This record gives sequence, structure tokens and C-alpha cells, in this order.
Amino acid sequence: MTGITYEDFLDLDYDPAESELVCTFTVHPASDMDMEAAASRVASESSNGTWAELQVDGTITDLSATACGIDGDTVRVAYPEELFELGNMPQVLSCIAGNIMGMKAVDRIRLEDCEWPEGLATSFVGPQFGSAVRNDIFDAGERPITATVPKPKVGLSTDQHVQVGYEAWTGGLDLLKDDENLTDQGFNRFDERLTESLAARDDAQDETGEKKSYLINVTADANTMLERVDRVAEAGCEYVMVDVVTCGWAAVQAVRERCEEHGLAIHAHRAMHAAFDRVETQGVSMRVIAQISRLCGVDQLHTGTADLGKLANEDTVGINEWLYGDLYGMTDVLPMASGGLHPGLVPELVKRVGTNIGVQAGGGVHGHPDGTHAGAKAFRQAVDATVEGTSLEEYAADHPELQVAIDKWGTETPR
Ligand SMILES: O=C(O)[C@H](O)COP(=O)(O)O
Ligand SMILES: [Mg+2]
Repeated sequence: MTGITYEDFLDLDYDPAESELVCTFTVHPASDMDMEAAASRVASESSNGTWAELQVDGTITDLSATACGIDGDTVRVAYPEELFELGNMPQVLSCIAGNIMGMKAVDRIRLEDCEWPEGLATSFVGPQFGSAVRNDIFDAGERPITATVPKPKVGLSTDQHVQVGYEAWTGGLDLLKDDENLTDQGFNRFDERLTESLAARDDAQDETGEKKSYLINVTADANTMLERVDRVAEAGCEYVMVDVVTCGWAAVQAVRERCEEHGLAIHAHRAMHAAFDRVETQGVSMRVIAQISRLCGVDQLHTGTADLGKLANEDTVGINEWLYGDLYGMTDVLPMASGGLHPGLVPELVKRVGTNIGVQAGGGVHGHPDGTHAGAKAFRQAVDATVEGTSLEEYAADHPELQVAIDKWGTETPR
């Protein structure tokens, strides 16, 4: 009989092997527990331990994680590769962000970052296209691609939704995007919206001479999503959109596989991410959600607006660095800045995060005093001015739509 105790999961001199997944947590131990005791429980519960000292007969595969570093409230834990089923994101998360998130040994715990070893990282397929969509699908050159989401986010009929898309495309935007809670409701059916939007897209392409596309939201149960992916491909679109957090990583992995059969790109909306990452001492950071998104193979991901827009708690610069960074040759992900953007914020956004992004504005297009078409023109003008290095004020002198937008919103941060 061998006794396994919590102490077996703590070794502050341990140097993780290259094959191990190393996770960094912020840990606030329970009031009756010191940091070493809490850290060893984190390593135990997230690998092969439990609350009791185990009596084990015979030899078992040693899958214990090791709490190998404590620095203030930061704890590093190394996980052996054999603990994981390769290519299975739900299984990985059930280890490193599973029971430990709710255990009484810690008052608060947050998974801040992961150092993915090559074997585990490359067992995931990663994105098909990533930031290359800017010039593979569009001909955007150095500029960010542009998108808009019709507002109100739900309630527009199919005809109204399509008309908004047409006005936005002909105003100069590249992408029409569904909102996160628009799928296949009675007021706006998925199939009709798909067919009619793509007909309007074709008209807009003919009229403008520019490539246009549509991010249609296929979010549903996994089987329905796969059927919708097939229909989107048959209809001749380049993308599907998925609410990756609400539908879950298993479904994202299934959609990614199906999209490869069709050569479709995936736009990822992150609705619900803040349930994991908004409270700064608890949950899973947006950085880790971005890592998971890349491994599971989305091509575009909402990453926020570097604190310029309406959403809180945004480490956009750090997240984007991870999306572009080298990961054993894996394709990158195009960050989509979204959430309260309008033309006046574009220059500062680009200054903070660069041009290898997409910019998305709903209210900042449809709230333009002269309507969607003028709003789309103003948003595109702001992007063009920024990329050519002209101030918005100067550019607006002979671009009246931009002038109206500046007069309305200036550079305000919306709430
Ligand atoms: O889904 C989104 O990205 C948001 O609905 C953006 O909307 P907004 O530009 O009006 O904030
Ligand atoms: Mg939205």
C-alpha cells in the first residue's frame, strides 16, 4: 500500500519537463490554509488527487501534477503530458480549470496563463486561415477589415436585416455580422436570412467592385450547427460565426472539422467570457480563453477594444500578442476589436493594437445621424484615414459622413 498525500504534489525545486503543460494561477487560500497547503491542493485536485489520503495497491501511472513555484499569490503548476487526452479540449479544461475553481481550500483562484508544450499544442488543429483572411478573402492590403452588426441586435425582420447589410456593404464595409443572440428565431429565420443576405452581398460586390462577406451565426446544439455549416457552404459564403463560450469547446472543435471540409473560416464571438474573466481574482482569464480559441481553430476572435469601447476588463494588447505569437508554426488568429467602437476611436485603437485586426461597430455605424449607409461610409473613412496617416479632422474636410460622426461622438468612450 502506498499513501498519497497533498504534500506529494508540492516541490518548489521542481523544474518542469519540456513536455509538461505549465499553468499559472492566482490563488487566495482559505483563511485556515497557508499558500503551500493551498497550492498542493490545486495540483492534487486538478490532476489525480482528492481530499483523502489514498491507499493504493500496486503500481499506478503517476499522473500527479506538481506545484513547482510560489511567488506571492502566484502559483505555477506543471502537468505531465500523459494526464491529457491529446486533441480533447474539454478534457484538458476539466483538469486545469475544473473542480479547483470551486474548492473550499481556496477563497479565490484564477487560471491566468498556460505555457502549452509542443505535443499537446500541436494535437489541436489550430486555425485554417487566421489573419490571412484580410487578403485571402478580401483585398484589404494594410488596412484592418471592417464589420458591422445590425442593431437592434434582435427584432429586425429578414428583409430589414438584409437591407441594413446591403447599406453597410455598399457604404464600404467588408463584413455583415449577426449579433450573438440572433440565430433562427421566428422573426428572422436562418435559412431565409442566409439566402437573401448573400444575394444582397452579390449585388453589393457588383456595385462596389469590392469583395464582401457575411458572418452568419450558426450557434445551436452541435448537430444543428453542423447542418447549418453545410448550408452556409452550399449557399456560397466564406464564413460561419460561432458563440464559442456559450456553445462549448467540444462543439467548436466539431465545427472546425466540418469547416475544413468546406474551406469555411470561423468568426468567434466571445459572449459569456466575462462570466469567467471579469472578476479579477476568480475564473479563467480572457488570455487563456484566447489560447483555447486558437488551439480549437477559430480564425477571428473578439478581443475587445483596448479599453476604448463599452466593455470592461480588457487586456486586448496582451491577448492579441498571444493570438499572433509563435506557437509551433500554428496559424494565427485575427483579433476583432468590437464593443462600443465608432469612427473617432479608430486612430487610437490602431495606435494601441496595430492594423492586423478587424474593427467591428454596431451602434457606431447605425447610430450615425444620417443612417446606416452614411455610418458605414464614416467608419470606412476613419479606417482609410488612419491607415494613410491622415488625421480624422483633415480627412473629414472632404468626407462629410466622417465629419457628422465626429461632430456626434468625438472621441468619447461609450458606456
Ligand atoms: O456583437 C458585438 O460585437 C456587439 O454587438 C457590438 O455592438 P456595438 O458595436 O454596438 O457595441
Ligand atoms: Mg453583440
